[in-house]
Amino acid sequence: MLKFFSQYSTCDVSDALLKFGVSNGGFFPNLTQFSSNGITMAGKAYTVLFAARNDPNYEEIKGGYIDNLPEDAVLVIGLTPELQKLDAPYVKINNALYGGLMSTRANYLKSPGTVVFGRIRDLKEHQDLQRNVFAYGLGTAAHAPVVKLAGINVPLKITLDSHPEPYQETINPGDYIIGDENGVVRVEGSGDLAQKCMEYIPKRVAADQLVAQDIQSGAKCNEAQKRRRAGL
Ligand SMILES: O=C([O-])CC(=O)C(=O)O
Ligand code: NI
Repeated sequence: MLKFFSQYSTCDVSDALLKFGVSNGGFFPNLTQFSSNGITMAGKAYTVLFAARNDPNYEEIKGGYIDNLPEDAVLVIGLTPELQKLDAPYVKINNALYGGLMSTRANYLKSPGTVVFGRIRDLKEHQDLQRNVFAYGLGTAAHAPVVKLAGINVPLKITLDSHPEPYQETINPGDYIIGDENGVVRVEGSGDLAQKCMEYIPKRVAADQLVAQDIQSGAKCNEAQKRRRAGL
């Protein structure tokens, strides 16, 4: 499944999710691809939650999270909802949640990439490692004075603005996380969505390649799309 997704783009995945009723195409807005290995990132979410250091709802987890990162896992780091914002920069924590040493270890463990709903630092180190890293923004200060490790492999709630009203997405451990130059997309790990995507995407991509050929031969866009996507 992961090999399959890594052969396609996040747009191909969103096309499939739209077809199956996920109206935002699984897309997580506002993330920037700060570093890449040039290949579509695909893995199962291994989630990490940070909470405000003084948040009484969480005990600090000691010993870190990085050494247990599984080989097929995309590391997904988030903050508790109270530390998130609807508008840029999307978080109230200006310290960086993730840095170059974490990427060095994650690459060594063969994890395909990292998504941080917050700030990262050591930009050049991620780029030199050619690690796939997506984040809301950059920073310079380490996280420890302001946030504590509060959860590993727990659901992450991500607050997002949208018309007509804001909403919350929950990323569950084991969800499929796919990322490329367009951004980051999630396919739920429970249920049969991933399987349905696997069946639909190759057909849809083949059809769109024919649409492109038709257009290059002078066909009208709408008509070519209609003809080639018929039945899809
Ligand atoms: O020290 C930290 O908190 C994170 C960091 O810079 C690294 O992983 O390189
Ligand atoms: Ni560092």
